[in-house]
Amino acid sequence: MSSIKGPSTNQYDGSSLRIAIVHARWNKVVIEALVAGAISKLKESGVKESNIVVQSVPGSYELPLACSKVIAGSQIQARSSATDLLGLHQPAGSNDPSSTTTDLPTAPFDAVIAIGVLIKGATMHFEYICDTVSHALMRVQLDTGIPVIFGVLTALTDDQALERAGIGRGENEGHNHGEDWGLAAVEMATRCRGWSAGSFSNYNLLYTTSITFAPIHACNPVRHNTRDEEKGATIDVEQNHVRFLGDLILNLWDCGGQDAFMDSYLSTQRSTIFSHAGVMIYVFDVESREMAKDLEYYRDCLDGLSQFSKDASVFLLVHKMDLVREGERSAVFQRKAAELDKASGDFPVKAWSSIVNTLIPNARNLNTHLRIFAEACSAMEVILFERATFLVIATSSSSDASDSVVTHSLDPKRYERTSELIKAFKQSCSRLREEFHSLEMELAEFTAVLDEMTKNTYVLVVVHNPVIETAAIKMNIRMARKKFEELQGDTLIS
Ligand SMILES: Nc1c(NC[C@H](O)[C@H](O)[C@H](O)CO)[nH]c(=O)[nH]c1=O
Ligand SMILES: CC(=O)[C@@H](O)COP(=O)(O)O
Repeated sequence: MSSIKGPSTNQYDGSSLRIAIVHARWNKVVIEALVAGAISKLKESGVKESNIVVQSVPGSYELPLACSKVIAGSQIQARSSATDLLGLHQPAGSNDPSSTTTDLPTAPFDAVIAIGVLIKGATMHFEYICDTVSHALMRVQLDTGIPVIFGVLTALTDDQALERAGIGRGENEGHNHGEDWGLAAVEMATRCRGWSAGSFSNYNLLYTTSITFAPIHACNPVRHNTRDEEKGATIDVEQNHVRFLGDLILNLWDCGGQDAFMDSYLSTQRSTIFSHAGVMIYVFDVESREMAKDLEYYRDCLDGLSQFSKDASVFLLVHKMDLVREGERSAVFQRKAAELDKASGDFPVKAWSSIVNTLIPNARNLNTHLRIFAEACSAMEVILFERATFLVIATSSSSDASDSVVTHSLDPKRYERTSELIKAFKQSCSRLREEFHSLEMELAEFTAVLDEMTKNTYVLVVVHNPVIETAAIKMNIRMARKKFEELQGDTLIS
């Protein structure tokens, strides 16, 4: 009689995941089959070979500590080489540690599969290890918040173990449980990302990041491979991603500007691109001479969203505005905005400035608390930056209660400029192989301190009062950290 046992599997896209396998070396033949089974399913789910890291330990008893260290190590590694948006311009595979590639060479692990084979012997050894290891592995995943897949066989006989690795000696070869663990890892990694970002959508099929953006560069021709073209390949898409606030993933697809690429991309890749999208940022070139075609692609993308992600927000970015003569910019922009508004139909198109609020549900709350913090520090202004990208996520002068009298006289473009300056400085540090931690500036007009606020943010405090010491500002930041970790905890950090 066939068995009803076993998981029902959903399909998830593992292409943006980094996964570790930690295995024991006891009972080698069985271990090897299980590890191979897990790897095969990880790859089938789209996890790239370079994002599968395999480590071994002597026996199963060593698994929990090894998993815990591997998780922590990858998080430290990721933090010290945090990539930024500027890194997107680095060629994929560049050795520059600041480059962002889809291979996630230093991303933290999204899941760990612990594989061991315990076979009952003559003593109580087996019982103790089974019990301890299963409890400890559970503790590692609960303590770290990273899924640890329980790939430890606890078999009473050799045959039981062999059958569970799909290499049974009798009539029944059995089923390789390593395959199930590979799939479980991809599913749990994906779902945990989503849950951490407050996304509880019903993932029955496919695609998977917590928040997926799809900026389609309709009018941005990118290089394409002539040989592939000759062979009739129709897709030339550069995919990249950026981590934002730890758990949010910004997926970037830079599509070929040529119609053939675009057409094929919007048909064959449709469900992959538009499923589970939280936000679509569509980039229009203000200089484009083919507005009719651009709008056609844009409408096609809106259709894709209606089909696969009805609740997604759409943001439009009109770029290359700096190429328009200064006196004409406002009129050109208004014209473009009206055109795009018309093309957007029922989709509510939001202003760029509200992207942050869409991504970070408690951004408003952060603004309010930054305001309180600014008052406590007697600061002219306090700005909260996302750690990896240095994008501004909250400021003390952007709460609902209109800008304060003092700050509204400041340059409205200061956030953008500050962000660019810090990114440039951080890049210089990385070129010099120096880690960037904090920054202090003491000038005649003001003192500015940039320091870590939470594990995903940096804060900049600008004080005009010369009596206030830099050390006092730093102490205030230290004291505020716990509160800001709490404020972000609900939505930003797993
Ligand atoms: N008996 C099995 C072991 N025993 C070794 C322990 O796991 C451990 O390595 C040792 O006690 C040193 O700390 N390991 C297995 O993986 N499977 C067994 O059946
Ligand atoms: C160190 C061991 O693994 C050993 O003492 C276990 O013995 P058994 O598997 O016969 O209980």
